[in-house]
Amino acid sequence: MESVVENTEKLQFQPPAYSHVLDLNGFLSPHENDSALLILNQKIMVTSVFKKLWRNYFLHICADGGANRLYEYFDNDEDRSSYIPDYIIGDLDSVRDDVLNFYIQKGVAIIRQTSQYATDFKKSIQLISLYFFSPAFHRITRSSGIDTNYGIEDCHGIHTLYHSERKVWVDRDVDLLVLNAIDGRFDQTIHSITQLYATARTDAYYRLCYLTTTDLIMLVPAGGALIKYSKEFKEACIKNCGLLPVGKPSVIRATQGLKWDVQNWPTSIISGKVSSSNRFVGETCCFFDVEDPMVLNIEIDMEKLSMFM
Ligand SMILES: Nc1ncnc2c1ncn2[C@@H]1O[C@H](COP(=O)(O)OP(=O)(O)OP(=O)(O)O)[C@@H](O)[C@H]1O
Ligand SMILES: Cc1ncc(C[n+]2csc(CCO)c2C)c(N)n1
Repeated sequence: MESVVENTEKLQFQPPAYSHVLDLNGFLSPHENDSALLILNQKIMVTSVFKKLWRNYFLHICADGGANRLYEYFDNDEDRSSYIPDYIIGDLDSVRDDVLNFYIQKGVAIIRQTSQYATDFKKSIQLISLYFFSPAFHRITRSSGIDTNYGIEDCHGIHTLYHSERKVWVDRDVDLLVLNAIDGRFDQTIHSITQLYATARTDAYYRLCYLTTTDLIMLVPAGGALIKYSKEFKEACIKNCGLLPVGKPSVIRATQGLKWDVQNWPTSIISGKVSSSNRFVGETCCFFDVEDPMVLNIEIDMEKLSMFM
């Protein structure tokens, strides 16, 4: 039987032992070197959070016109020079020549991929996988320069290498935070949502999260997950949330730690029944058990975020 209960504002409970843990503080400050910050092509948030994120993440990538946005974030070359990405990748139809030249001078590897059958976002994700897991990628790119596109075939070389290398690599968890994936153009935004589902299917080693000026957005995997946060972080930074069946109609088997907890709750876009404008009342965690992967958005107070990084 489906049910909804309305909880008090603060709830303490013993969560079940869940293998999949999403640590909200961890998205802002990953502990390991296996972490990447990817900048897509929209304006970068003007807050101190950006510089802290840059410092906390190990690898820095710009997808095509994302490089313009990084360049434009600063108003002088001296500041710019402290925030140099490791790679710029894409069909290079959006990045400006002066921006490209600046970053070439700074030694950034610019990887041209002209394929019109993948977005620059997807090309970036494959590049990040190759960076972390493929010794062959490093051999090829090290022994070649910008004039030969670092030895990478310039239409879909990254795609081809990714598919051959992934058969042999041994993966490990990678924290991947993406800026500018949501808002802006609607087709791009929906594409970003498809990447949450696709990446969970094919590259499950990523802990993938989108940060916007209003939200953290991630995928809750089928079978469920424990969402962890510090009490202070929750009180200062977290507001509303939604558990959203964007991929397909599904059932939320159980939630624990929400203001409106549900059990055996059918949910779908087509029926109009979704849990939006809910909120976390679990003091340090909340858990979800879902039948299919579901998108979770958590409203954040951007102004206060930087105190926790
Ligand atoms: N208006 C937008 N809204 C949301 N995301 C965007 C928008 N523009 C670009 N992006 C994201 O930034 C990535 C890099 O953008 P790029 O500079 O290549 O622009 P584009 O040519 O419009 O994108 P693509 O070539 O990938 O279709 C895109 O793949 C997409 O994920
Ligand atoms: C069915 C279909 N729809 C759209 C595109 C176009 N497209 C998809 S990704 C991309 C790259 C943009 O840099 C472009 C142009 C296609 N190829 N196939």
